[in-house]
Amino acid sequence: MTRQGISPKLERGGKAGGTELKGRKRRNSMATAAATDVPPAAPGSTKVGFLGIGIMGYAMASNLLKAGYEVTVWNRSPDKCKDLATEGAQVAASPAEVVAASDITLAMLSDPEACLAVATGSDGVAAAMAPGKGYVDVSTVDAATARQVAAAVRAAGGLYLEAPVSGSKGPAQQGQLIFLTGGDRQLYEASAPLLEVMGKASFFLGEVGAGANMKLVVNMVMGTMLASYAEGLELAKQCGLQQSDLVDVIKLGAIASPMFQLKAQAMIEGSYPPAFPLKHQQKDLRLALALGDEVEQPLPLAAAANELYKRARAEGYSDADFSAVMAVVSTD
Ligand SMILES: NC(=O)C1=CN([C@@H]2O[C@H](COP(=O)(O)OP(=O)(O)OC[C@H]3O[C@@H](n4cnc5c(N)ncnc54)[C@H](OP(=O)(O)O)[C@@H]3O)[C@@H](O)[C@H]2O)C=CC1
Ligand SMILES: O=CCCC(=O)O
Repeated sequence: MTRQGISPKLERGGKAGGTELKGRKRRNSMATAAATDVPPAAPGSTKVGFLGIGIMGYAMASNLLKAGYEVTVWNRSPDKCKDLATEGAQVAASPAEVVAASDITLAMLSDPEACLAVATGSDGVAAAMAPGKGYVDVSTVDAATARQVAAAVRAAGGLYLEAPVSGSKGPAQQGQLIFLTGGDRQLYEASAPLLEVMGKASFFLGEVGAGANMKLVVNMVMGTMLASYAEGLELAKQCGLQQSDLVDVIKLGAIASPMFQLKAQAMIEGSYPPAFPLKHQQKDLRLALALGDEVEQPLPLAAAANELYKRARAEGYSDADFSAVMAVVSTD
């Protein structure tokens, strides 16, 4: 995995570049390990847990199995674990059972409420957490939630890493995600081999909350730009232009974006099979707007985009792909 976008600021702030990470691993192997340290992940020795087998969790856990890791999974709706069981996963009855069976447990859950329930509920993560174990939460949540989960894990003696991802269903299937991490550096280093299986880049951004904030900023930009693209497609149509011509013009110019290319056909055809569910995009805009309030940053464009996604939810597009924002700007 390459580690991209290493600015001097990020390096100073603790960004783990490829060579820096290797050097650090060498230094760690010479130092005496602390009792709380999580051993570096390796297939054949590390037992991995995975909580939340939705669109993203399924693809990520499947890649860990393919890489030779022993993986124990749990999902609130147990049926979704069946395919992974066929691929070789063990299926547990609760998050606590997964953590008890695992050295490092990852979670890919829908929202702050789900993450708190799974981490702190009865039979939750904290109930089985112990020194020498780690919890890597890759869900998209706000910084306050990440800090609450971190506190519960650390109080039980475990290490915590937030690691929300940039990249959707396709990159998850292809092992091409980008991890935006913060928290316990030792766990970041120990889990680097797992992140390398699932992703193409990772950023260590500092304290818990930095990863959550980075992810919310990225998704705020993404949600706003797709809403703007939808308005452009609709305006083109209403003034008699071919929408496919607009797609081609944008593709060749300075505002070209892989996301526009990826979503154009669905938006023109009005069919939105879910890769990134619209309800999650709206959740991310809601959390980004709350972050804006917290730091007193006006976000008028994101606020307007959020209203479109809220309307799309109200009109029944929650579980459709977020490109279904097109449906509520369309005047037909
Ligand atoms: N899809 C994407 O492109 C991307 C998504 N993300 C983020 O990843 C996370 C997961 O996304 P995705 O896989 O698409 O979503 P899904 O809706 O497919 O999966 C959500 C998962 O959360 C579980 N869940 C929801 N509520 C609870 C609860 N109260 N207790 C326990 N488990 C719960 C669901 O369980 P059940 O099956 O029982 O409902 C399911 O396993 C979200 O935070 C999303 O914002 C990040 C990057 C890309
Ligand atoms: O949170 C979802 C991100 C989707 C993407 O980065 O393509």
